[in-house]
Amino acid sequence: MTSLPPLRLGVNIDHVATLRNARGGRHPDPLRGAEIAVAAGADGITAHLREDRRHIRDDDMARLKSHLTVPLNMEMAATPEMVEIALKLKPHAACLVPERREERTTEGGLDAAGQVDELGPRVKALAAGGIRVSLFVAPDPVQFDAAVAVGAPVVELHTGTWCEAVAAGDRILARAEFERIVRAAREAKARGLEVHAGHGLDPMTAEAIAALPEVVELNIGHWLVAEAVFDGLAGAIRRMRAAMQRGRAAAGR
Ligand SMILES: CC(=O)[C@@H](O)[C@H](O)COP(=O)(O)O
Ligand SMILES: NCC(=O)COP(=O)(O)O
Repeated sequence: MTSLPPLRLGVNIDHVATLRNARGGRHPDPLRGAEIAVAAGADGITAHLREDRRHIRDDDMARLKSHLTVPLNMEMAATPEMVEIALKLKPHAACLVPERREERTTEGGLDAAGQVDELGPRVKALAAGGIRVSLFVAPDPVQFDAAVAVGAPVVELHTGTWCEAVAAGDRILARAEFERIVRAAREAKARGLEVHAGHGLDPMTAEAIAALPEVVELNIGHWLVAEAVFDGLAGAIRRMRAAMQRGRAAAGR
């Protein structure tokens, strides 16, 4: 039995804020969601301060930073405005993600390879502020080379295409995309990068990706908040943690 590194769960609470904003009030409070998530086993909290503030807002980030007892991972566009906000907030980590106003959710990975010159100084500024920088990228080694070039120590593999193929029942595409992720995790680790994964994960896909020994953190939000409508957030997180543990155990055999 090989001992695998622990697999951390980062709970993304964006869509607690989506529900709150639906009526313009204060309920449900993303901070309360984060506290429940931590009590249920979340190793960290992820929150995406989008440029359009469609869900998480600046005040949410400030309250999370001042109250959380676990690391806060701020997802953000790689813009000067967001870098300035992050340097004032000082989250444990910042994950640089692509943003398009008209998108319903993140649609692809950050094209780090296409913007190394712009990204480099921004990654350096965040790191100088003591913030661990990750790049949310497609499972593509070209992006990992760019991560190394700009000095980002972590990549988060975008699992959305694979998860969408699984949900659509497209077995051929799902298999091809999962094999791409398997190869990518090895390639990223071989470059000395810490490997995370996220987007669209549910217990079944989380169990599968937990079996990849190179992956040390999963960031999961939408499924957890959606399931919380029926089963409560703590129950959803316990189910997710159990799935992750099953996947890790299978890999260790
Ligand atoms: C980067 C990523 O996959 C998500 O964490 C991101 O937050 C998705 O955007 P929404 O949360 O707005 O759907
Ligand atoms: N970076 C992925 C994340 O934080 C959550 O993505 P999702 O589970 O809401 O799709």
